Amino acid sequence: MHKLGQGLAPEEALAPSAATPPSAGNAAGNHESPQLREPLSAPMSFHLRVPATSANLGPGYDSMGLALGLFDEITVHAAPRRGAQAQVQITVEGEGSETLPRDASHLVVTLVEKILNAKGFSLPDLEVRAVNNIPHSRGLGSSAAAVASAVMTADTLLPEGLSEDEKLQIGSRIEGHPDNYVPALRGGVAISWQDAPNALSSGSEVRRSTLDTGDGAFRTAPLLPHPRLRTVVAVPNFEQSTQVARDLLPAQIDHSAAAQNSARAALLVHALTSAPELLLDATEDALHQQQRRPAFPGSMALVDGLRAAGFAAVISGAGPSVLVLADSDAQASAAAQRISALGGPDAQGHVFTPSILPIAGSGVTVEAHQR
Ligand SMILES: Nc1ncnc2c1ncn2[C@@H]1O[C@H](COP(=O)(O)OP(=O)(O)O)[C@@H](O)[C@H]1O
Ligand SMILES: N[C@@H](CCOP(=O)(O)O)C(=O)O
Repeated sequence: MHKLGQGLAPEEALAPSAATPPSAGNAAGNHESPQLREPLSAPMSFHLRVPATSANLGPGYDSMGLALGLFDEITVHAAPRRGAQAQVQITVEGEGSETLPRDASHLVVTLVEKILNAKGFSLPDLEVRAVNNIPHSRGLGSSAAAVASAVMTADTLLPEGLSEDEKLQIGSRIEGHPDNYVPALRGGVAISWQDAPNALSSGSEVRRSTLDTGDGAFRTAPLLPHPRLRTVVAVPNFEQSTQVARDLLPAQIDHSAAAQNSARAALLVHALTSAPELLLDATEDALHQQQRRPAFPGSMALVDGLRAAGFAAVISGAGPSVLVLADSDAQASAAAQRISALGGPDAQGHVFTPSILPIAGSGVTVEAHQR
């Protein structure tokens, strides 16, 4: 299940602009306003490459994340509509090839159409070829990657594109939290946060833009990872819906747990950028991992086993993958070996497969494509 429900629909994520007709915005061209304009005057083809991401990194719940060197690839051919409704053709290879829809209800196309509609434009005819390598519902940001692909597709199709701030606001609002969307969009390691409702953020260039719906604008700051930092993921052969894992979290936590978490989150910034030898202490979390243990006991057992052996292991995103933040190539290799030893198969046949992946320095990229 995609967690779109947690965030806002794109038409809400974009505060109405003067160019937006009041009735604009709907899926698959069914109830569109006739005032919607055609965005293209000629066909165009382009190719998107978007990274997997790992969010939270332990104590950075809903705020910290990094991009990983594992990519979905999407090729889009767009042309001015030939009929009253957009013709959409989709092929999917790899992850989701058995399950994802092949029409305008596909998540990426749905979001592209809603963003275009919110800007006053209609969906053009589309041929989309997706080669999906990011596993779904494993805590590696497949839905954030789909949202980043949609935002950049809309940016490419719109005559005036989207501003950098629009890209940040729209995708973060759709996802509902910016921690893996931001590295999917921009790459690297990032801390992201949201202004308090109706706040004027100090130092912000865009204080009250048309994108600020009053819920509080999203903000982000990149971190420069220490050159010794390495990342290892342990990906299981079972899935966990992000929404189900979010529903397990309590509405309130103890003040002492909040204080512990804030110390570790602050230490994590120092460890990631300047002192990777502190990563084990810095990745202790008090907000979400124990609370979600019933959803992925095997993942938590792997985290426990790795941490007992001195590795800075955390649940990746909302699970069930496990991420190890390592201090050297040798420690990353040792973590991968330990994952193979500890990671099953268990009585249910659950098994974790380790991969040493680089941190991806770039987020989603778009290149012109010769058809
Ligand atoms: N490339 C994609 N194209 C279309 N839908 C996708 C794509 N990637 C993910 N999704 C949707 O998002 C769901 C997974 O989202 P979620 O539960 O948040 O897990 P995660 O983002 O951790 O993989 C998939 O089951 C699918 O419905
Ligand atoms: N902060 C979120 C991160 C969800 O990431 P995903 O990759 O599992 O979608 C959470 O922990 O719920």
